Amino acid sequence: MSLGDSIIQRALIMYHKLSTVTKATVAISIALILYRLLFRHESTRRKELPAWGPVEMALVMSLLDGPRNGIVYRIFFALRRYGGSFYGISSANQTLIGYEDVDRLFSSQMNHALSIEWHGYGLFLRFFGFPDTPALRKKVETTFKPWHSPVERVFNNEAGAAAAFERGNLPKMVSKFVSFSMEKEKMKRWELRADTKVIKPEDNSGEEGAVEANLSALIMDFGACFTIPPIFGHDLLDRNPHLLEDIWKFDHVVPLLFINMPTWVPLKVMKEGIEARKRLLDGVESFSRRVTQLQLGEKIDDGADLSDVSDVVLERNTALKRNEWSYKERAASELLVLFASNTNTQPVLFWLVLYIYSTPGLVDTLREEVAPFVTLTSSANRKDINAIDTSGLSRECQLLKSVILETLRLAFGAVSTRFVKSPITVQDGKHTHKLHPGTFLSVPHSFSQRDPSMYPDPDKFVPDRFLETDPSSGKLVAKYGKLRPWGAGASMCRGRLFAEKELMAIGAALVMLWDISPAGGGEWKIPEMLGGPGPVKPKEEVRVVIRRRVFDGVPLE
Ligand code: HEM
Repeated sequence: MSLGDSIIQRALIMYHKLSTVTKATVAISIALILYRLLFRHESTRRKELPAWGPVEMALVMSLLDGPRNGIVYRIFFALRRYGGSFYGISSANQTLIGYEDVDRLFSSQMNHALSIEWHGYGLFLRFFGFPDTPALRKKVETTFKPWHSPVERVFNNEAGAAAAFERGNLPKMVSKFVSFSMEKEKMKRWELRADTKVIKPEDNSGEEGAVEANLSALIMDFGACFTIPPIFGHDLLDRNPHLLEDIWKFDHVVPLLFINMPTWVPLKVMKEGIEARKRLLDGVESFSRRVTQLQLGEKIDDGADLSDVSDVVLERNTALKRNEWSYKERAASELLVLFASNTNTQPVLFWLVLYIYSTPGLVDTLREEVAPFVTLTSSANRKDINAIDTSGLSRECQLLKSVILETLRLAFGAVSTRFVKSPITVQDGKHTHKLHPGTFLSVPHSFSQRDPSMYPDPDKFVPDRFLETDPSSGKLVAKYGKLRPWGAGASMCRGRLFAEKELMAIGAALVMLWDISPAGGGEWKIPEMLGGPGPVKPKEEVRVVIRRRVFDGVPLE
């Protein structure tokens, strides 16, 4: 027996003699040490969320969700740094659960003590592998405001979001939701990943055509094709044929990169994700060069037409250039916008469409509700959409809004993370916590989204769950209540108005023009949900048949 073997054997014998509590403590400590060694480039000194933070948050959520007396729960509870609603072993990172006034804490403290900027900086290092340098830190610090304000101004303001929405040209897109073609060249961009199969061609005789497709791929790419041009113009999407596929491939490895998993781990998902990241960065870098050429009045590479690039991109590029960001760094910065605007919205859109079509009777009820706000026209043997009144939809279509909130409750878990910039004292019931600069706070808003005391029958999709009678008007209105899908405080989602419009309008437009049913007939099967926090993904694809809606006596405008 080697010396190594004998040491291990003696250690195991000693371990077996320990009490259960000591065994569990030793096991947790060893796991933590191994974890810290394995993911060693993370740091709690720097302004970067500790890599073990998300893992600890997941552990806290699962411990609080189960019976609160297990051995691991008791050890964790004994070891946690603070009390009350603060869960976390080290002061470097705390998970807040059940803290009553997150909105006020994050709003009032925002400009003084709590900030999101270093969370954003961490994404540069983790998602894109940039080295942590004083120069990059300074660039992030000085560019922080001009970076966020154009997004906020356009996508979180009624007029800006409405104008961006119009640029997406949704009526035309929805009218051509499926092309009824098997030729790749004739298919729409969003059909290419959906494995579409024409079951019955559409002809001019008025006979109903039918197409089979994978619903998740189809809807997610449809949503992305709607979202990207109002921000980046058509050039980025047109010039990068793999852009959509690469967004979803890279999105798969983001949770792994977030916990600082090395990119060399021999996992297929990691390899594919990192290759996709490279193509995305290259594509966005060339795009940033073309945007700069446009702004300088120079000849644009490949004679690209950038006339429809939004002010958001132009203003951000000006700020990045002024602060001497290299093109590689600009690519990462703009890829974050591409991600923020798609990776949350499109999976939610998929679940929304699935719930609408799979809930008995809901499509018909929604058709009645949204019809006054979706103007149809007749051409040849079919109807198309002429205009969508998004303000009317948000004002009057309260059932659709409730359906969206119920989808967000089941399929999206928001997390707000803030960096403590200067010392603060937080009153938490009878506890008073002093938080130190350089530490992080995370709030998983989704913790209570399946709590039966707040949402009876919590795993069931209940379309009108969020409808309440308004005491002054007596009308039913959809209210968020305690649901926080956009995060909390002053730095909550910068694109929420646009996202709300997008979910409402795409939902309304699809139900008005299309029938969707399970392929092969029979009952709908809702796939298992994977992942989260953030948007959950379906465990498997949902194969569907898509046909144009048959209108029975619906009058035309
Ligand atoms: C269903 C759709 C969406 C959901 C559920 C969602 C949710 C969120 C959440 C939870 C946050 C973090 C907020 C916090 O820290 O408290 C966030 C941040 C953000 N969102 Fe959204 N979002 C959506 C769509 C969009 C869209 C369409 C855009 C842009 C057009 C956008 C832009 C952003 C930006 C720029 C941030 C800040 C990122 C950072 O610097 O950390 N989001 N979003």
